[in-house]
Amino acid sequence: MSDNSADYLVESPDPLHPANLIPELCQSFYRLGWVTGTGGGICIRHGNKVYIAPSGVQKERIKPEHIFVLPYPQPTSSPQTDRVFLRRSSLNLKESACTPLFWNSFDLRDAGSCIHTHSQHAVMATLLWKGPVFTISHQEMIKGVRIGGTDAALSYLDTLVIPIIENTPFEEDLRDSMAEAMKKYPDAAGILVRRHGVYVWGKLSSLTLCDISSNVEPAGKDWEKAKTQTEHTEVENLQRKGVNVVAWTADTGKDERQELERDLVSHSPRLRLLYISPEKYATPDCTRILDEVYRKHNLNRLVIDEAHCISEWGNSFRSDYRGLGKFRDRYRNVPIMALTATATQVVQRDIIHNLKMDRDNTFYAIHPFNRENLFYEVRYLSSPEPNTRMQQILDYITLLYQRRNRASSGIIYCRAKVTCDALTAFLRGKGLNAKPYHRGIRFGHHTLSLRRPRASDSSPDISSGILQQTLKQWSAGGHGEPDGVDLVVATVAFGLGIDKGDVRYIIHYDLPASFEGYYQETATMPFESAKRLTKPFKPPSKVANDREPESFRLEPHDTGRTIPTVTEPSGLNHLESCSNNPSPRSSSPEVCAPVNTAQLSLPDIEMELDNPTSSKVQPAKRMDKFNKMRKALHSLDFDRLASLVRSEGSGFVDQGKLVNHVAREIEFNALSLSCTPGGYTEHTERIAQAIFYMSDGCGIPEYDQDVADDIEDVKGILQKHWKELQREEQ
Ligand SMILES: CSC[C@@H](O)[C@@H](O)C(=O)COP(=O)(O)O
Ligand SMILES: [Zn+2]
Repeated sequence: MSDNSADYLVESPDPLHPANLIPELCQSFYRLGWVTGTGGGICIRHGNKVYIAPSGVQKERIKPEHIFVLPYPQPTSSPQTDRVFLRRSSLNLKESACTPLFWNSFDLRDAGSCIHTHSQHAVMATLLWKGPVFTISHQEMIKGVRIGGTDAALSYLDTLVIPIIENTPFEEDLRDSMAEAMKKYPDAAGILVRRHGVYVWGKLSSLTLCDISSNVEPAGKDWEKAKTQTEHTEVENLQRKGVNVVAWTADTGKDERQELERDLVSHSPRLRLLYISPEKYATPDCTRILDEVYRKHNLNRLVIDEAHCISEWGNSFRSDYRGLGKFRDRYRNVPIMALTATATQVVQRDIIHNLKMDRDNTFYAIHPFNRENLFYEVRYLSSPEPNTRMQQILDYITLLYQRRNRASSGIIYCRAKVTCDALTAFLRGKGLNAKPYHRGIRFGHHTLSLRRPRASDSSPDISSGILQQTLKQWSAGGHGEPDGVDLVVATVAFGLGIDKGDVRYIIHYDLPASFEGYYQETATMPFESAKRLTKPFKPPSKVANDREPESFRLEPHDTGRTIPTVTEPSGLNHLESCSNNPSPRSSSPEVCAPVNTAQLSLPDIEMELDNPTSSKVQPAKRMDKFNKMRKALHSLDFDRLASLVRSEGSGFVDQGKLVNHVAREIEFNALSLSCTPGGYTEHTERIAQAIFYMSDGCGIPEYDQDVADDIEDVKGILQKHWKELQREEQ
């Protein structure tokens, strides 16, 4: 039977395409004397397709058009009698009689290829080893054999054991005894068939073919470049793990791009994952290539990272993300996966709607926001001066060193590049292995000034090489080695693509630009830390130091100025930190309490987006105003707010109140992460919404009076700030 429409499955200019590779290998085997006459056979499994040589054709004469293509796994319940094909040869040929045996290698070993030969050495071995196994040791070439045929290589000192099964008149009758032997000898890399030959199999890489992942690229060239840098690191990490992956970015050269295209449009692309941005996805070049990949049934999945950017209700909407909605129309039935760490239910619904995902067939996997292995702490300082902040950070790291009796890996986030440089210089001056990470780094020197950052601080002279080196050194560091990097002092440019299991702390030198940003930056902490916890956390039975108990609740504090926040893995290590830390705040059971048991007193305001009829004000107007207020909240410049408060003559007490309020919000957010899947962002939005309600004169009766007072303060300052912003914009 012929099926010419599927001939494209065996037509490729790529010499590594299975339809070309099988004939080439058969010729080699023939030259080696492994296959004579029509004896022997070979098959290759690539993704969900199996390519098999024909039966009864002299192996050195096999051509691509003779190759059979079958789906793997077989859709039928009896694949041996009722085999399904994607492509058969138009000549009067049958698939190899070895097919059921090849199938054993796929089903039982997840093999990517299986070879059967009539090698005379193999036959001789079965005659010399009369028992059920062939064993051999102390042969150099044992190192070329893998355990089970697909795992780690054997060592020279291992003994190679290959089971021998008895031959049968018909090839297919070998199937069961082969399967039995494979199960009995799971480490065997092949099966000898007495007086016949050998079956051996090899590895298959495990990822789906040609996934496409896009990543967020926030506005600003520096950010974009730094992000590309970390994205490259992510790609490199995968490449190191043996995954065939590439990022197609603005930096991809012409030759590289052409090579990428050649591979993708081939019948059997070697690439497993392609990283592109939504902007790249929108280009005609990309559409043309993806169309071709899809036409050849090789487009397996679209994966969208930071999917909340698709939604206008999200905190970082980007219009190019909307373009991804066309994917479903163009590439029907290709599954879509959307990933986000910050999406309310409204945003989730919006993502599903915009991507045209099939609601009935959507699988939700929601990881709780609360990372139980993390401990969040807000620290107060006696003075807003940079020297105090730096000293406190140094004290923290020193204490951690003393506690663990060795160096630790850490990250300090700063909002300004100059702060990164100044803090790095300070910490290096104290003997710490710190390095800055931001896109303003120049060759040969760093800007080491304590002055406040200015808009003109952007540095065009950028060295990607230095950043990459820093990232590599930090990834390998954390051991206090003289030439290593234990600590990076970074802007938000740092964070993506980090895969480091031993980060012990993340310090925010100043307030991050948004609560979501804060959560994401602290999320750089490894998930694995949780696995290291050896016993559950118990608060100390006795408070070691009972001075200033009110400070434990993060209430207004007369000396409160600035709030570096520290995130570290909680649990046993944290318990140590509680009992050893000389600070009364840190020895407080309340501060030490595990985040998921803390009591919350959050206002219970209905989400406006869930209930647009809940107000007298017109929904469109309300939304507009709400979004503006939210934007103001997200873009708070606290230093500036502080100077506003000061110019009003309210002094530091009010500023302390304000700062305390925000600190409390951060603390609440850290605590409220366990409330709902969308808890984090939802809470942030609620605060913004509360401010909006109040500014609209609606009042919030359920509000706890303390919180209402604080919000009243913030509201006043916010409104001023907001007006200033508007004036500036005009
Ligand atoms: C020379 S016939 C041998 C077959 O029975 C079988 O063992 C073999 O090696 C090749 O089978 P084929 O069906 O030609 O692929
Ligand atoms: Zn054979």
